[in-house]
Amino acid sequence: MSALTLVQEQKCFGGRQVRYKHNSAVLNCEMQFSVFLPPQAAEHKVPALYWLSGLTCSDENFSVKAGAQRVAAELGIALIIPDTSPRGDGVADDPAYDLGQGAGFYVNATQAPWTQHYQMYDYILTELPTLLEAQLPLSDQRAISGHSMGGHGALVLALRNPQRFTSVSAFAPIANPLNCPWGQKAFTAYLGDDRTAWEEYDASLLLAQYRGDLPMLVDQGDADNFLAEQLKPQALYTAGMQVKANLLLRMQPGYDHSYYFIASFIEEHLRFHAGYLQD
Ligand SMILES: N[C@@H](CCC(=O)N[C@@H](CSC=O)C(=O)NCC(=O)O)C(=O)O
Repeated sequence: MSALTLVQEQKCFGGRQVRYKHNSAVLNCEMQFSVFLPPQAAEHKVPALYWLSGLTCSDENFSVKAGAQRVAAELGIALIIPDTSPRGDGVADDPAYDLGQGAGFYVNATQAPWTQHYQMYDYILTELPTLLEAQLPLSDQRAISGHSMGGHGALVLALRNPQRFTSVSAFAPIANPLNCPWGQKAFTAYLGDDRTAWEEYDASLLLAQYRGDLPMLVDQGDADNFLAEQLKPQALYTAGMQVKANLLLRMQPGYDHSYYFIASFIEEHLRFHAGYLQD
């Protein structure tokens, strides 16, 4: 198991906002991530909310813009904020913002030149929790959330592994990537032309097959520029209705795709997850 190297630390709402780097065996490169440890973590192990960010983001966007730390400190929940792809000079990339570094889509790539590093599904599901629960004061209670590409990642990871997460939420997720330009471009590159391989990573298709009661909360702004072409929450809603899923999908009037939207509702998402996470 790789060691965590401290990069940066600030005191925040009585807790610690910390940035670490480590060598990822799964991603085959050095990675950075951020963690907020609430004040309670100085006394005992605390549950964690994994936050998956969207296209172009690193671990910094959510840490700096969402304003999640105050309520996480009150609730005694750690925030785990990974990067959105493998990184580095030796890591395959693409000049476009929606492929390559900053755009890992939380899948395990099967196609060259991406296979060697782009294994974000396994990194988030297994490597990072194993590492963090061994080296930080974290319990094995986990919830997951994310935005846009990260909302897609959170829903897919939770629906495929409901035993690993107590609850899932998302802000403006890419809800049906098989049927939108962002998803089709990324999945063609990372997974190849066979669309059956894509189905494992489509939240709407996965929800249509899901028969459990995992608590799910999704917020979507109706003034989001990406809503009609890229996000397609209707597909998720229809699937949820078909299987009577434990899904609350809220359209939020006037909100766009930005971190101002996330900052407006992150407190409600944290309190939602706190209702399922045990100390
Ligand atoms: N063309 C834009 C697109 C990038 C963008 O909007 N990224 C969003 C996530 S979109 C879906 O995954 C984001 O979170 N941006 C970071 C932020 O801090 O707002 C561009 O290149 O900027």
